[in-house]
Amino acid sequence: MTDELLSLGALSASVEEYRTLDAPEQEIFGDSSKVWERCTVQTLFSASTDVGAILALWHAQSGSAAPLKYEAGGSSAHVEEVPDQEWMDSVRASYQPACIEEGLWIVPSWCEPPEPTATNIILEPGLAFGTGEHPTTRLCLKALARLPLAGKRVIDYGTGSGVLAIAALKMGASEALGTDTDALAVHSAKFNAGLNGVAASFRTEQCGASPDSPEPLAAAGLADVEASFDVCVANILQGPLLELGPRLASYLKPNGVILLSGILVEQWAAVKDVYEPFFAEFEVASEGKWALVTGVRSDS
Ligand SMILES: C[S@@+](CC[C@H](N)C(=O)[O-])C[C@H]1O[C@@H](n2cnc3c(N)ncnc32)[C@H](O)[C@@H]1O
Repeated sequence: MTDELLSLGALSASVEEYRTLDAPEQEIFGDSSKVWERCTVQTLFSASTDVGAILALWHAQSGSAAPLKYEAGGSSAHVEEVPDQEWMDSVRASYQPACIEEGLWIVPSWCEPPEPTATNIILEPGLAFGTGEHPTTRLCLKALARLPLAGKRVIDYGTGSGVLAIAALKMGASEALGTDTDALAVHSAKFNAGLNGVAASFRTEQCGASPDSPEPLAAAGLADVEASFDVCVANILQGPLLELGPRLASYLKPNGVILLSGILVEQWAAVKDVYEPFFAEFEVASEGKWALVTGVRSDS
């Protein structure tokens, strides 16, 4: 969706969870195939843009690929003119440094790290999922912090902002590959890697145009992906995790560690069926209803 908006000339596009006071969280997170049952898309165009024409084009493009549902009230879009400075300020005010656990922080790029000697992951938030606000990101970061990462190769499947790969590199990993179906996420991950001084050891790759059928990384010309990673982290929801099990397993060395998240605790049983032929020693952690599963590659 953000790709479509950017191709229409948007200066920025972000997708956020839609919240209302009368919609409890559990109703919003009902469908395992989507991050959110409903979402708000916020996009910025230059003031000279013909917004009516853009909306018509976007509706036409989106109609076939990803049908959009609008609110019962019937209004499909709210358009507002915003001064540059006010928009920047309001985005910035909504992100603050976040302590994930002792010694591990996510810090927006315009803030001073509250604990300069900690592992500080500097992010330009808002471009892609992975600001540290979601429980699944925090679960993955805490799990990474418990692994012996020094000198390890890490693959971050569904990298979003790159937050997990960047954290792994700052915690000692020697090399990381971040992949995502979303071009904006890949751009954002690269940008954030630069902010953290880890760009030289962080490769990014867009893995297929369709989120439903991303091609294997080898098909994207990456020759060194099979059985070559020590750690694979994939925070990408139940649907893709069910589809990707054998492929994610193939990227890991024997005894490599997999971290799976993006699933609800109650969804683990179904996901386990797909991963059990390849992994053992499963451990499940949770925050609220979200789960993080750690497993160890059990065959070669
Ligand atoms: C929940 S976000 C996780 C972002 C970040 N890794 C984090 O933990 O905060 C999931 C990301 O996976 C990407 N994604 C979804 N399905 C995918 C698939 N089948 N293959 C690769 N990436 C996918 C999405 O575009 C999104 O950026």
